[in-house]
Order: sequence, then structure tokens, then C-alpha cells
Amino acid sequence: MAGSTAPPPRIGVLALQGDVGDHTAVLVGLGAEVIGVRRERELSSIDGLVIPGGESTAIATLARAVGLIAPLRDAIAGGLPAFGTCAGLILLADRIVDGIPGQQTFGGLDVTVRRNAFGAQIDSFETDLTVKALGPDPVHAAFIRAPLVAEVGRAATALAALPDGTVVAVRQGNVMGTSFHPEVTGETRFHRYFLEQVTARAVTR
Ligand SMILES: NC(=O)CC[C@H](N)C(=O)O
Repeated sequence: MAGSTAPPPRIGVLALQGDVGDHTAVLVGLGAEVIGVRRERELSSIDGLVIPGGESTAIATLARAVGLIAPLRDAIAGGLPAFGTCAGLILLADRIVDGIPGQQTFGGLDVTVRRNAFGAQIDSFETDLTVKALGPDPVHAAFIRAPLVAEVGRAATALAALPDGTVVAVRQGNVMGTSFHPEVTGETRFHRYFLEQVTARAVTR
């Protein structure tokens, strides 16, 4: 903001496993201050949280090992803006199918997500998507052993779908998730959109 003296938003990237560096690079490029989150105490100093892509089962197992599941769940339920890509979307979903037995999520999105819904790693693909919330230019999206949103609950809103209607991006208030990885294709508008939500919340607090 021109003439603004507000400090940059401080964004935590959950740094247990996954493409932490890709998200960090995009966020830093957009002017955010970024810290890696590995401990509960780090949650109290951040204005927003990004959950990277990677392997949701591994991230959940590590989060449990460091005692982060309940603190993350509480922080997100308490209004901490959160943005997850791929495995991050899975971890933000209230419900998952094709998880491993007992797989936990942090929740925040009233959706059911199906893991590995497009097949194996080798079936990964890239495509252009229309995302109205981000303007007219298509988003180039990379789907890497990606989940899909099988059901959008009443509290959540679809942001993007594949041509066959499969929902691949959702938002619910301050929580947003994408099946794909904008952070690996040079796409910055999702992160920008997220930072706008973070800043708007900081201003109204
Ligand atoms: N690229 C990704 O984040 C893949 C997600 C992974 N298949 C999972 O279930 O967690």
C-alpha cells in the first residue's frame, strides 16, 4: 500500500515436510515475512499459515509427533488465515476419503477431499483453469498426485473446477485450498489473494 507504514504480514509455512521452499519464495517475492513453523510457540507470532504440498500422511504424522495437531486445529478454527496446496488442501479438509486408517486433518474447510484421485505420480498433469476470483487470465495449474474435492459442504465455496466440473479449489472465509500447486508454475495470484485476506483481517482486528 502506497504510503502505508504497516509492517509486512508475517506468514508461517508449515515446515515439517513438502515444498516449503517453493511457497517461501513466492511469499517473500510478494513482500511477506516468512517463518517456518515446526513448534506450537511459532503459531502465536504469525498472521497467516501456508500448508505446503508434499505427503499429507507424513505431514500429519510429524505434526502429531511435535504436538501440533490440536494447536493448528484451534488456530485455524479461531480465524487464523490458512492456505493449503495439494497435501495442504487435504490437511485443511474436514473430511477425507482414501486416507490411511486414522489419518487426521486440521480441518477448516467444510469439504470432503479424495486423496490421489487422479491416479499415481506418473498421471500428474498440468492444465489451464479459470478462477473468477483471480481475474480473467487463466491459472496454469500443476496437479501432482493430486486430491479432488468430492463434496463441497454448505459453508465452503468452489473457486475453480476442471472442465468436467470436478472442484479443485475452495475457500471458506479465511481458509483456502487448491488441489494443484500454484507455487511451482510461477503463478502468484493465489498467494497474493491469500495475503489480501491476511491483511484485511489484520486491519479489522
Ligand atoms: N503433491 C501433493 O501434495 C500430493 C499429495 C499426496 N498425494 C497426499 O496425499 O498427501
